[in-house]
Amino acid sequence: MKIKHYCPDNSKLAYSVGVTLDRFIKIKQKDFPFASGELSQLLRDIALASKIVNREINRAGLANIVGAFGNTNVQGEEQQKLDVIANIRFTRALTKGGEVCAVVSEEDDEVIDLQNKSGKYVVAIDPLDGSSNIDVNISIGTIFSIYRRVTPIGSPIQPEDIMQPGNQQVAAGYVLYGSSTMLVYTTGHGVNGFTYEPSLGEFFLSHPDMYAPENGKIYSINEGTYRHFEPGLKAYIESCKNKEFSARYIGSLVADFHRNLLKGGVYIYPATDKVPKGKLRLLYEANALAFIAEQAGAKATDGTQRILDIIPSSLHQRTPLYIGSVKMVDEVESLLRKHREPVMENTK
Ligand SMILES: O=P(O)(O)OC[C@H]1O[C@](O)(COP(=O)(O)O)[C@@H](O)[C@@H]1O
Ligand SMILES: [Mg+2]
Ligand SMILES: [Mg+2]
Repeated sequence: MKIKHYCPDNSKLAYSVGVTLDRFIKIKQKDFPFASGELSQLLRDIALASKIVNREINRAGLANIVGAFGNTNVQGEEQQKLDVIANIRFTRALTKGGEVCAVVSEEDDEVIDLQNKSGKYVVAIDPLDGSSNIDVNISIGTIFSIYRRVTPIGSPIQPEDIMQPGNQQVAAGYVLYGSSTMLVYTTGHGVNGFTYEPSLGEFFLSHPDMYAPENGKIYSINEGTYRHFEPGLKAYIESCKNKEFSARYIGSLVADFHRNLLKGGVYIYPATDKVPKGKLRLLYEANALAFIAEQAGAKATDGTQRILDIIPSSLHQRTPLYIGSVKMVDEVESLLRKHREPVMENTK
């Protein structure tokens, strides 16, 4: 019997489809020598839910699931039907595997105890980010953070399991439902991005080892509220204009963040007299993106302090957010500082 060794054929006739998210997660488990595989399973559950949500989004206009649901959430914002659907889909997926003991969601007033006796992880999620863009067919997303619970497994959930600073995240990611659907995640060992191939129903590695440019020429901010900006921020925006930077603002944090991560730029949602604590949520939006940003060599602050070091004091806490290329975040922060410094009195 003759035996021939297999030799991979990468001819143009049959391109290799590449590495699936499932396989990648399995390969990466070796970064954690004592891993039980539960975090890997949890990431796979999130990926599966995101495929279902992706399907719902794609047929939304045909299935009568665009528009308002008729409720306001705990943030006082009008819930869209897809906000509610995505929340159900992700929460259900997290219940199934048994790895998660509790979920906190932008769409739920309270912590959801999943009653999983063996669950050692807590998940914070913005099931649908940028939901005001749903009806006009513009990119939206999902954002998630994963923490290890700090109290004993099997005991009742305690506030300290939930109110952890972002620097305790074991993994975080986002899904971007854009011109293609992408899932980007980190477990603290760099950032990798996967593109969804709908005909195969799989995410494939398309953006290995994502790294943000140190500097950029894009600034993303809702400039409609300019007159409420503090002087340092106004000065920064003026400097961007003087340098003829590009202003880009989709109004979906995930999409704005993703673009700036790839191309170099800064995203700003400031505190103003109208929104004294900013608009974005620390637990569901800022923490996950800050973890990813830092893992990709970018930076995230509230204008003064590192986002990941903020100790949360309430579930739906808001925070100002300055996130993106290190040099741009540094520059805006230094202008904020300069203009915040008390004016020295003339003592002559
Ligand atoms: O319309 P504004 O005030 O500029 O706010 C836009 C920001 O609000 C958000 O839509 C909030 O997200 P949700 O849709 O999850 O509430 C961000 O995605 C976005 O960056
Ligand atoms: Mg959001
Ligand atoms: Mg949302």
